[in-house]
Amino acid sequence: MSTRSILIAGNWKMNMGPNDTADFFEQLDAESQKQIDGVIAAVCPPFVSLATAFDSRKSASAVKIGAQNVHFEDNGAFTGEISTSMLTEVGCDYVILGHSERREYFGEDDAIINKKVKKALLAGITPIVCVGEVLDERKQNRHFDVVKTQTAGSLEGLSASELEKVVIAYEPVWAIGTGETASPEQAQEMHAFIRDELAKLFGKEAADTVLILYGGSMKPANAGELLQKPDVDGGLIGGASLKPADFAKLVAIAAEQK
Ligand SMILES: O=C(CO)COP(=O)(O)O
Repeated sequence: MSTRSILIAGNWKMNMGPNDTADFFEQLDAESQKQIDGVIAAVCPPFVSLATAFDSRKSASAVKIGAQNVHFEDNGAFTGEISTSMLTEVGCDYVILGHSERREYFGEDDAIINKKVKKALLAGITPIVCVGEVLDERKQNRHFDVVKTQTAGSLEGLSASELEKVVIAYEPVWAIGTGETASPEQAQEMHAFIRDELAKLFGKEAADTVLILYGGSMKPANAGELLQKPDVDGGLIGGASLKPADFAKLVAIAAEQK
């Protein structure tokens, strides 16, 4: 068993306004919000719900809060964007970067994601950097090449000590929101590959500390077998993270692994 923590992070995507966010924390039992050794729980609401998330956490809640995106400039004429200093001002611990939905619908490429990663690190926010192939790329057996390019491109220019502050999420696009999950073996194979690539780029010591999450239709019914794999250090969870009971179950399943 590795000494790495397990991170259970909810990506709420464009769901959960302030009222739903307050209800989520109201319904999430205090037990699930307690600090569990070796397990980190986090949710990433939309920007407008971040303040409510901080206000609605139970006192002494260990649930961390993150954002789903950030801009790479400090401030200025970038209509509709949010800066890292704004995220630190509200208290964000994490920011999801390079999600496949941002790559596909908002034209984000590895160079843009790389700038955002560097900016988040400067601000002391942990970036959760997403990589993953689409179905055609897997069918053509190009999934390792695609993930290798995304990983190297998103993390270019980082030092080994900066890498240690990064979380990677492997999210095969064909498994996102489809109900089809990568098998534990497919996830482990890709996670081990990513860790090997990180070792080549940044050294084994740094690579061994990096949390590599799996994302794509993860839910209480399949989380246990995925989290048992040695290089699967947690999950980035969409749909199942919207329900307090399922989120609580995922955290409890993570706790069983420790
Ligand atoms: O995209 C995801 C998390 O970032 C996964 O979403 P689902 O868990 O809904 O498949």
